[in-house]
Amino acid sequence: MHIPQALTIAGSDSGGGAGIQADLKTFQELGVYGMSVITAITAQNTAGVQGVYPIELEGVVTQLHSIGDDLQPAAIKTGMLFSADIIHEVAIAVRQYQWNTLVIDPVMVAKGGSVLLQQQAIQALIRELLPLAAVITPNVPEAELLTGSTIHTLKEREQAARQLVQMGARAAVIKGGHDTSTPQAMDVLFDGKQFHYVEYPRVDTPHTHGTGCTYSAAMTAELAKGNGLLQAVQTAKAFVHAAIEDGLGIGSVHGPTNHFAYRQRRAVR
Ligand SMILES: Nc1ncnc2c1ncn2[C@@H]1O[C@H](COP(=O)(O)OP(=O)(O)O)[C@@H](O)[C@H]1O
Ligand SMILES: Cc1ncc(COP(=O)(O)OP(=O)(O)O)c(N)n1
Repeated sequence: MHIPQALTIAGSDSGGGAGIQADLKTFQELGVYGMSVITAITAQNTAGVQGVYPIELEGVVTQLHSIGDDLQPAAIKTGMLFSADIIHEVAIAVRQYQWNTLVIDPVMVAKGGSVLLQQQAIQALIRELLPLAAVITPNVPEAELLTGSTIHTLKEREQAARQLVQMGARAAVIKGGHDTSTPQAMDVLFDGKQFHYVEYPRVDTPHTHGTGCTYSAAMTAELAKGNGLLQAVQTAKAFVHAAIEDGLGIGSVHGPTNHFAYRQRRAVR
């Protein structure tokens, strides 16, 4: 039996809603064997981030080699990378092990405002990692920082997606979670040739901690199974929408999404 395998290179969220924890739960829910390289430990809960503790560079490099020398993830995602040094080492490993199906979630700032990527690392992300991406999945503020443009309209989101492809990514998804002016949470995918629009109704809830991680992890899992990009984005969107809609009500502030929801809904059909 062939077991699809995926790797996440990201930070740990002690609260379990985002980061490595969200990624591994999502992989498992979608029937994919998950592996991890941890870049940083965060002390975090539904109220915010209480501390950020990057892993020593040697520890990150050794984890990358432990995976690359033995295991064969069919798709890889990056989340919180924290520093230019870590980005540099991840880019080396991606090239060395030919991790060609690379999903970059350019995590920069947590919803509460805590910095998860140092300011000076943004250029390293653009220069070293973005050109290796099968797809990059910024939210609007992240897309603005990556492209240097302000984004208000749909046209500007399309332009930003196109620009990210011109900068070297093979495809880009600009997420619409932050645009509360519309009743639809619409994401724009530019696959290098054409635009696709993937949307579900916006859910009125404060419990959206980890949505970006969960979405990009679901995309990675679907790509690891051999699905095409559009199908992977569509399934990821359905997964994250179910996870938001069937929120767990855990914690006192911005709770995690429900990683069981997509599977449970399919089981009762
Ligand atoms: N309140 C919401 N209702 C429905 N979908 C949402 C909501 N918030 C975010 N999403 C969706 O969740 C996914 C992750 O987006 P987003 O929350 O913008 O990412 P990030 O966590 O990186 O800021 C996207 O598909 C987005 O459209
Ligand atoms: C360890 C860690 N990684 C990433 C994030 C950001 O997750 P995201 O999905 O963007 O959700 P919010 O932080 O915006 O709720 C994180 N918080 N922690």
